[in-house]
Amino acid sequence: MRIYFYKVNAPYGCFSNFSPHSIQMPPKTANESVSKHWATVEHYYQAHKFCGTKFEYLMTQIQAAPTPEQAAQIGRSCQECYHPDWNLRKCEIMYRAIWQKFSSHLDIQQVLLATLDAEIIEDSPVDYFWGCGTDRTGQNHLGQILMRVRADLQARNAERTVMPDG
Ligand SMILES: Nc1c(N[C@@H]2O[C@H](COP(=O)(O)O)[C@@H](O)[C@H]2O)[nH]c(=O)[nH]c1=O
Repeated sequence: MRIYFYKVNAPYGCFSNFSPHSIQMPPKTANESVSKHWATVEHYYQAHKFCGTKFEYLMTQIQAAPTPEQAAQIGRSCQECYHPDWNLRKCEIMYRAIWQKFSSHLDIQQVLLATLDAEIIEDSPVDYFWGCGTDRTGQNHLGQILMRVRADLQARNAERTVMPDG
């Protein structure tokens, strides 16, 4: 079975990074003492394009953006400003945020787990990296990450239900 999603207000809209599910991300380094709140996964993802660059001020602007659309607009505004390793980093950053989203919001965790082993596909009409693109031949990295999070949640939940011996 295949599950296609894209827009927040359509079926499986909670799988979109634009869905209104905030995440609290733990500090990444010992120097960073506070965890940070992000209104959506999209805010976190877009901001991290500039992490470790002289354009980090854009991270603050993106974090404060009122909508994920505005966060994406700022994040897409200066491609030359992205961290030089952005393309190498972006899938792990996306995984971290999506793991946090589905492990902290139990209602949508149930929606994800209920898809069992279905293939999940971001039906983006334009994006051939994160989604499947208009002709559905794209790489679907977002769907792959959602399936990886689903497998990791299944494994974690199975571990929690194992009773200790004796
Ligand atoms: N869902 C969705 C989009 N797709 C999202 O855009 C992000 C990739 O952005 P970028 O790396 O800047 O090309 C990623 O989170 C992908 O899921 N884009 C939109 O403009 N509107 C939308 O409703």
